[in-house]
Amino acid sequence: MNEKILRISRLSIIYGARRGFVKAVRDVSLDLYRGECLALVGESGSGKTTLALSIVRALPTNAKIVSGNVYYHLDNNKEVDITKLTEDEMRKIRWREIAMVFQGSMNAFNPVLKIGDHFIETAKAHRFAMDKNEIIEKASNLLSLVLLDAKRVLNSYPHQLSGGMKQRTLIALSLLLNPKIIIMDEPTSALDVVSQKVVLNALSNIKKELNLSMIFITHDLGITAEVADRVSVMYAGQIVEIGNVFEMYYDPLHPYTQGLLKAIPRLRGSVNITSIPGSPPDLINLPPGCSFHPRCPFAMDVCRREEPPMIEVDKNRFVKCWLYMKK
Ligand SMILES: Nc1ncnc2c1ncn2[C@@H]1O[C@H](COP(=O)(O)OP(=O)(O)OP(=O)(O)O)[C@@H](O)[C@H]1O
Repeated sequence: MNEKILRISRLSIIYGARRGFVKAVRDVSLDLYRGECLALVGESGSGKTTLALSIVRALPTNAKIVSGNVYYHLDNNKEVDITKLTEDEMRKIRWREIAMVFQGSMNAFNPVLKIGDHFIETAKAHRFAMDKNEIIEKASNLLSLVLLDAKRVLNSYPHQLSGGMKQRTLIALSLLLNPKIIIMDEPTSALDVVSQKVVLNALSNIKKELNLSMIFITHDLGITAEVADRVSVMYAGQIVEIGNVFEMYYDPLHPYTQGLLKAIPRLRGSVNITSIPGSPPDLINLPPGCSFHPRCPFAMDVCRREEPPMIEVDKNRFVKCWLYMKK
């Protein structure tokens, strides 16, 4: 799992707003390897969706990439910088190379079209060279892969499916054009616990069968343990910690990650659910130093003054926190 398929390098994105510029993504560098599932975790407003939208170049019109690059590694060993592609060139990447299941898109199904027609329309819209029968056969395979009764679902209207079934159908639909990367923004957040579990099982299945690379966005660190290989934690537009899922779970380094873990409700044992006191900073007027210092139980003088660098504490283990700076 050493070949990089996506390389985000020092990316910064702002939104123009009435009060000023919202610094939604700040100097983010992040790699995605072939075949891995990377979870992007953080509270609401930490910049996860903005970062993901920049990868498929679907940012709102008031957003601006102020610096940095997003390199995508094509199969022919060439790298393209997504931030520099024309809209025509980008059309060949979106869906075919990188697909995204947007937050809340469960409600975007056309209510008068059966699910089978959604697959056919999607293939047509992207001029996918397959006839109707081939599309339906492919759709059936994908729907089975996400643990759905393909025949029944293809003949159903969207309103006949539960939330969890719709979410899995969307995931299957996003795979229709054989993308190499699939980005899922909060795919389980609107679902009950049982449906969440089935969606996670479906994702594990896809990962096993298709050897895709995945970016899984969630605010719930607990969920990542089920599917992710690596976890990157975002806070106030920055990545503050990256590591493999077990390290993050059993030995979180950043005080923010430690707080996120404490906020996970446990089924057994203590019912004392502690969350992180305070709230994330205003991304228009950021505090000096480390953005987390106003909420950090370990804040030192240096944290209030200077922003910490990203420190490599071990191989592939990074944390942006002064506590880990070797003297
Ligand atoms: N179109 C927009 N115009 C102005 N500000 C925006 C816009 N979209 C997002 N923002 C702001 O950018 C910041 C990052 O938002 P983003 O949606 O990327 O975070 P997130 O971590 O994905 O949160 P959530 O889980 O709630 O979607 C937030 O402060 C948000 O208010």
